Amino acid sequence: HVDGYLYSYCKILPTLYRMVYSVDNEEQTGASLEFVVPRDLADGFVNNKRECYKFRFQKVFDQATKQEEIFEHIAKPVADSVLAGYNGTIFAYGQTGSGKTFTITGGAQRYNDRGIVPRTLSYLYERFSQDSNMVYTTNISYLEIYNEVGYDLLDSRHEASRLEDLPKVMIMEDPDQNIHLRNLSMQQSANEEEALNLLFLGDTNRMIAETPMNQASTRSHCIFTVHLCRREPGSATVRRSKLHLVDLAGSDRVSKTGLNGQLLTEAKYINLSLHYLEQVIIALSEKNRSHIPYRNSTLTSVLRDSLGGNCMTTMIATLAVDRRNLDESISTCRFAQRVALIKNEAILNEELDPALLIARLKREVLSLKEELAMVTGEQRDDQLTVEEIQKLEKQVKAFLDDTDPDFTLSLGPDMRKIQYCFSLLKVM
Ligand SMILES: Nc1ncnc2c1ncn2[C@@H]1O[C@H](COP(=O)(O)OP(=O)(O)OP(=O)(O)O)[C@@H](O)[C@H]1O
Repeated sequence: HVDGYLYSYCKILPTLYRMVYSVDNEEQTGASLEFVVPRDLADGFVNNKRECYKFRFQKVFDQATKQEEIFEHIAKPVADSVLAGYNGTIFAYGQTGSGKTFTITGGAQRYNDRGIVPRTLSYLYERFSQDSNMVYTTNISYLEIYNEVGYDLLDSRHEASRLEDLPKVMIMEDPDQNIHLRNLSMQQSANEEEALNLLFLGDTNRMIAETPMNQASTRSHCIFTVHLCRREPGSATVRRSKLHLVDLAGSDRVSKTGLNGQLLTEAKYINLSLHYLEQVIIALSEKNRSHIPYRNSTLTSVLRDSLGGNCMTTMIATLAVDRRNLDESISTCRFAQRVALIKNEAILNEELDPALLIARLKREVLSLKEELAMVTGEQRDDQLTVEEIQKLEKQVKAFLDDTDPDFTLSLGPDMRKIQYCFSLLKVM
């Protein structure tokens, strides 16, 4: 991300089927994944009579890759930059069943199968405890987008039995074109256990709300977000960063088998919002394009910063590379290549918090007052007392009445008294 470009990685689903690819992770410019299309499939399948398709990635994670490795390579560097105050996004893109949820959330069967979200949470809290010079606060939100409507997955008020039972999230845009998500709850989590409980609550809502009719897991996008706030005790500057961990809907196209001479890139997405996501990605990867159509869908509105904005963004292309899925795998790789052409500009999100600044100044005033009381030997309020005012009025009158030019008005080192006498003189 040093050069600002989005990173794209590739992860291949374990399978027992015969495979049609080769991986080279040793190339100087990163890694490559090559598909060799069998002759019997080439005709009318991937159409333009090519037999070899080669794609470049930062790294290709082959079938035997452990979840631990994925975390170390992909998520840890993003988590580190989020800790430093930059925004980060990791999104998984691939056809249905290619391992997106497994990669982002993990498998439920074994502890070692836990995915990027729980591992990242655990890593973040470990780092907080090692850094006692800073105060960290974390809030978590979990959004599901289905059919262009956002739902709050962290709703614990009532048991959801359908997706429609969850609170609907509205997208609002302020005059500075910042996106605000109304109705999306932000839950503070003080430790790893609380954060994992929120993940569990969200995943439970995600599962319960799914029916064979809506097939939500395949057709919806889920965005787990960690909102991090970091500040030094006593300082008024805060760094606020966001980490989006995104499990996208299945990228499957309308036609799975034989496109009969039709160009593969023309195959339509089943999921319309992925079509809009692709349009945004195409627009961003073209030089000199000024209008980027973020507003076309809820997904692209929510991820606007992650795509060509203030964010370090990483894509994981998940592939199920058996013969049957060759066309889907190739289109996933094509999408990843486009994503890798996008440049982001991540900036350090540091700001002065007015509330913290006021609190700090109040403390300063208090300690100065104490210091003054020690030096002058008297306690002072902001206002003069009635007795003090009466005494000053007498003093001023005596000063004016006295004809001796050497007579002085002696008030001591007290600005309040000096100011008050001046105002009396002005009135007179
Ligand atoms: N690396 C892996 N090792 C073992 N099993 C895996 C691996 N990756 C995925 N699986 C299994 O493959 C199946 C499909 O994976 P997963 O549900 O993650 O796919 P998906 O891309 O999220 O699908 P959908 O689009 O339908 O949500 C699951 O049963 C999952 O447990």
